[in-house]
Amino acid sequence: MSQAYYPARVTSPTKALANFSSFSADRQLKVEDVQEAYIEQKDRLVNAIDATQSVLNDIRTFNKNEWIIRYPQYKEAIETIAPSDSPGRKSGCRSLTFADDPSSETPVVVRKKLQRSVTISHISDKAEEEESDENPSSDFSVLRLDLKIGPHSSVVSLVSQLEKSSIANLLDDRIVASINHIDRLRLRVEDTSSKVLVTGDLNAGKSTFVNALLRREVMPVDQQPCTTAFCEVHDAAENNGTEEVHLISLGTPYDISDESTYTRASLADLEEIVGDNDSNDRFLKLYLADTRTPSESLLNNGVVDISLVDAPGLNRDSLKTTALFARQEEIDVVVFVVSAENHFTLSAREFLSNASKEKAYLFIVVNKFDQIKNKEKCRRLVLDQVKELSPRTYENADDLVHFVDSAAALQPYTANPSFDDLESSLRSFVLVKRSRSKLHPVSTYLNNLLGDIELLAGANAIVAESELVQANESLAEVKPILEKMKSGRETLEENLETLEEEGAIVASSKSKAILSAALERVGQGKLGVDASVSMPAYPGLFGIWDYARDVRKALLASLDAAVSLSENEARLITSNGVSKVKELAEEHLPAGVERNKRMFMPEAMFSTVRKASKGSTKSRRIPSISPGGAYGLGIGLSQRADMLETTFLDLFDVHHQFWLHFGDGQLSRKDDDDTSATTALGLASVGVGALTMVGGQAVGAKGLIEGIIRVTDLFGNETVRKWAAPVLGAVTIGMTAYLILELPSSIPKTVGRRVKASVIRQDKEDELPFTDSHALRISRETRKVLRLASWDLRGRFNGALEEQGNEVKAKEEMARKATRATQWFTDIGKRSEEIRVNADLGTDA
Ligand SMILES: Nc1nc2c(ncn2[C@@H]2O[C@H](COP(=O)(O)OP(=O)(O)OP(=O)(O)O)[C@@H](O)[C@H]2O)c(=O)[nH]1
Repeated sequence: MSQAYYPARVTSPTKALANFSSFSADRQLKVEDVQEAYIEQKDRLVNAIDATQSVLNDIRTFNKNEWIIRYPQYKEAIETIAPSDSPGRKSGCRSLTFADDPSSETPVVVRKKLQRSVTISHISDKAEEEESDENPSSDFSVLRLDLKIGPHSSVVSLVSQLEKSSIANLLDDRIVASINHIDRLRLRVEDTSSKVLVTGDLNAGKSTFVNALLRREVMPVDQQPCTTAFCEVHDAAENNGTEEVHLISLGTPYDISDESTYTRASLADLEEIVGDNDSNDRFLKLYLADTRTPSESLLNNGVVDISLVDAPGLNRDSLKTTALFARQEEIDVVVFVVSAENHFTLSAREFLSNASKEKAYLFIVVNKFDQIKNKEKCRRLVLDQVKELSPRTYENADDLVHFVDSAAALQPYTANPSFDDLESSLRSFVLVKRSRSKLHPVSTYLNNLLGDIELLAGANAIVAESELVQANESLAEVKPILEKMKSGRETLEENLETLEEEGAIVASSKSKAILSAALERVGQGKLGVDASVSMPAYPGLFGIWDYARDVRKALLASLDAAVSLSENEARLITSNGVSKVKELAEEHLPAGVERNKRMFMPEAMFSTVRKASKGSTKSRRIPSISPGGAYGLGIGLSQRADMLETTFLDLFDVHHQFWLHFGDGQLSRKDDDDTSATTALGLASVGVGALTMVGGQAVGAKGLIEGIIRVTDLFGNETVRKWAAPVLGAVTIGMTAYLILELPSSIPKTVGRRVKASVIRQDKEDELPFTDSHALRISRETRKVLRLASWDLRGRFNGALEEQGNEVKAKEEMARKATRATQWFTDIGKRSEEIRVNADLGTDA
């Protein structure tokens, strides 16, 4: 494990631990400064740990409740555009991508100064960018997600299958792991125990040296060289202030609160215990009360709980054990005591060359220096050996190699500046080493973690910003559409209602006009409309029966044609209406909303047979007035047997005849009724008609005269009988002749009047006449079609309105979230930077 050591001559506490080397010229030893610096750094780290944990917890909460945090990854660096005039300039341009969407890339500028930040790159940014010799930092170190599975699956292929939230969950797990790790780091930082192992050649004066450090003769000196017990010296404060010895058997885990793991002994018995041959397999814990002030005391220094371990002198037997002991992680510093008289023995060399592999810096005490005459020579020889055995220790020999007289240090009231210097150096070395062994890894971890947090925050702020831009762009597009729809809603509704209403009214009035006109014409014995129907030719007197039937049929068919005409008009009106609905759709529906693709088929109107079970009472009457319809589906008047029935009255309308000759010119509705009573003369006329024409057979004149005479026989008065016969005969013959001549024009009129009458007849109170019922039916059909078209448009409009409303809401929510996330991530970046500044991280990384 490589280490770095910075000499301990400092004047400024703030950078004391970090920059010792720059003050090496200052030989003023200020242990207090080192201690202060250590405490400061420790406190700063604890604060940084707490603040980082709080940031991590906030990220977790934010990730869970408000924003699915995206996991950024750098793609390979974009080739640096290095202008020839500024060689070595590194732009730090990278391409940022996201684990859940590896295909999209954002060019970013990565700056690594105190803070590792990412910002979206702009051309202008590049121009202003400051020169940096540092490589842009790579992506995550602590929060890195191992998204690769198997040797052949690429990150891209795997992550493209992972959803955003799955990656966010993975990240959350990683954050939790990091929070737990930080907890352990906190314990590590707050753990103040530190061990200093004192070892060296046999009889080099290790115990004397330890005693000198303690300023007490605690460790037995001048013991037989076979004493091999490890003596660990602690502050008695750790043992409730009691000075005593705890004897621990090797291999037994020691627990001060569990007496079964050790045996108590008195400090006075120490010499005896150490001298005991059985102590080889013992391990001793010594609790000593050090009454000196923290600035003087090594054990009770107020910073770390230093414990000294007096190891047995090195020989073949102990070498291995001591080397193992020295390798223990809890040993912060190894102090090697060598006798100035003997220099390094073989065992010492072996130990030192091994230990220097583990610990780059060793603290070397050249003891019994008072015994040396040629001190310079000795110093040179020893340093040469140190240079060979531990080069880095040699480089810092001023601080790490001390030539002292430990025995003299124990003499009261005797100045021993070289030992004082050693002591201060050792304390600083312990603290610096401790800082580097315990605090430095923590600050490195925190530094990396904060870097990851900043990358995460920076990248997510970029995402949030781009989502905000996207949301605002969408809103700028969608909002006006929504506003337009909202404001146009009423107009559309009014337009649609008017369209329906007007369509129905126009269809109704048109139908009424056509049908009334047709009916009027039929009433006059003319065809209702000029259509395909034509009047039959008059076949002559003997075919008048068939003629009357054909005329009736033709007139009825012309009425049917009039109905069809009205329907065609209604189709036209409806078509126009439907087109207008389409125009309204174009006007009011936003682009992208599907239009009604169904084609309106005007022919399909009026084509269904009315079912008696459907509709109102009036519609149930509809079969009686149903027109032929476009496909002849309805029962047209001309197809109805009851309408086609030709009666005798179709040939002669008695009332009408009399109206022509004797009437007052007034034609009451009642007169048109077939059921009206017939007068005697009428009957006579009918009788004559019947005599002459019933059965379609012409009766001879002789028969006619005979008939008249038989009629005159009915009169009782002889005189009357005499002249009545000729008068009656003349009248009858005249009338008959007249009737026969008039028949070709009178039959159509008669039939027409009767047809009109039957068509407009109201059998029941609530029944509508022909014209009205058709007009009602046609306008209803028109309204129905228009309403269907309107409903469709309304449905689409309302659907689109809701959709646009939801879209606007969603985008507003997105914008709100993105704004908050941008701010939040920016704040996280700032908090992280603050933690770094406060903890002085990133400067000694
Ligand atoms: N003159 C002089 N004598 C010393 C010094 N340090 C130790 N001694 C003497 O050296 C002898 C050995 O000292 P110890 O402290 O027992 O040596 P040690 O290294 O602990 O011995 P082991 O544990 O048996 O290896 C004692 O007689 C000490 O008085 C010193 O700095 N100067």
